[in-house]
Amino acid sequence: MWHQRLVGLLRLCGSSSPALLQLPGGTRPVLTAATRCHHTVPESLKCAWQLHHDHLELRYANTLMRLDFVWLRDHCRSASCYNAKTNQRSLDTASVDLAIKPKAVRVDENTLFLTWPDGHVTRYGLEWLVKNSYEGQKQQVMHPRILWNAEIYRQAQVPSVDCRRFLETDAGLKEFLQNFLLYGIAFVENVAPTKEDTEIVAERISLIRETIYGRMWYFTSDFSRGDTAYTKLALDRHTDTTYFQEPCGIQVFHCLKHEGTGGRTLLVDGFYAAEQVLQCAPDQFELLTKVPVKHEYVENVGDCHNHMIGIGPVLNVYPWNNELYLIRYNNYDRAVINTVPYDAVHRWYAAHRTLTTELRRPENELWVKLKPGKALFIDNWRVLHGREAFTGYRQLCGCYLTRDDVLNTARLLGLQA
Ligand SMILES: C[N+](C)(C)CCCC[C@H](N)C(=O)O
Ligand SMILES: O=C(O)CCC(=O)C(=O)O
Ligand SMILES: [Fe+2]
Repeated sequence: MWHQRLVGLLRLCGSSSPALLQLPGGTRPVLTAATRCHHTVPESLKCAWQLHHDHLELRYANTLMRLDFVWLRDHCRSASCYNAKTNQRSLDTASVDLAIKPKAVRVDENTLFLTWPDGHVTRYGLEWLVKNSYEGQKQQVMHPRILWNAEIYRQAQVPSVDCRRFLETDAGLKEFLQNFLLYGIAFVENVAPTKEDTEIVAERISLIRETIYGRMWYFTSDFSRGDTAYTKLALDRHTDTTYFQEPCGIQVFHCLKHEGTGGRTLLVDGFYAAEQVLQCAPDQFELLTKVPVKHEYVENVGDCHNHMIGIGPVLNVYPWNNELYLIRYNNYDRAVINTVPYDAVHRWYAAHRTLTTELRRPENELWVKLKPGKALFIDNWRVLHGREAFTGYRQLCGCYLTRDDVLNTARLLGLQA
């Protein structure tokens, strides 16, 4: 039996026929007299619900939600179940009977009331349910993004933020972070060309992620470390620290000096390329999300001895909505593949080739020459970087940042992250 409730009634009916409520799974809508009378109320403001033997079905704001009874008990926001000061659950979920069922259900203007067998009452704001239910959540992406190739990025004319505005105003910081979240890259201009000033800029948005390369690193082509980055050679597009179980979230580059030729930085939006694969070869996209591959960093140069291993698929997607959130792509650091049998290996190579072809399309390449004063922030989970071979003395400084803390800063400024 469906129950309906019209919410937020301001006007009574005029004319014309009643708006029918579309119900799922062949359920027939039950139109009450009240419904008919209030048909001018927007569809989105109506609430209808139906109690099933193991869940509550609720329609509100164009969202049909199926809410499990244990879920409904578990998320109770009453004072005894939830501490609103700390935003933490106090209810012991394990004490909830898995066969629990509400003994009474009621809905008013904007609230759902559930009375449980022990008399406890749980209230849910209907808006809260839309925002927090699986069905409500599924309709929106976790992170709004603009996927780009070189043309799209140039056309967008994304501004760099001035260092002082970035450091001294929330508006400057917010603008920077908004661009960073949308495009996966962002620039700060007029930074004093020192390691110390670069550190101050980096710390404005996050905590520095110290690694085997140090906290703030600083490098030239002196091969002080056993890695191609520390040479003058070209580096094809890649993401860094693929050999960490969780690759570093953000990479900061600031070129402090270059007396010579070449050395331009290459940037490629990995999510744009992956999207092309998803469109043209969905099976290959899926394979790249499923097959775990190992990346490894083995170093034995001078006093540096390291052996790092990270295992994970090239494309990482959220299992509940298939949204891509991390690309792990570094052909230099990819280790022996021994996690899949031979036929799957071959299909994986084909899928990897398709992705590589997309990543290498010249129209997807954004080339920039990093100059002293211009700090570049790269989302290392999304945008690949590389560099052109160079001559002469070139000094680059930078650091990695923890991703959670960048997103934390963004959320505190009111951005969706
Ligand atoms: C950035 N910094 C020069 C410190 C380290 C370079 C790390 C290079 C490594 N092959 C990787 O891609 O992770
Ligand atoms: O030298 C560069 O521009 C970048 C080298 C690189 O890929 C890195 O340091 O991660
Ligand atoms: Fe790199």
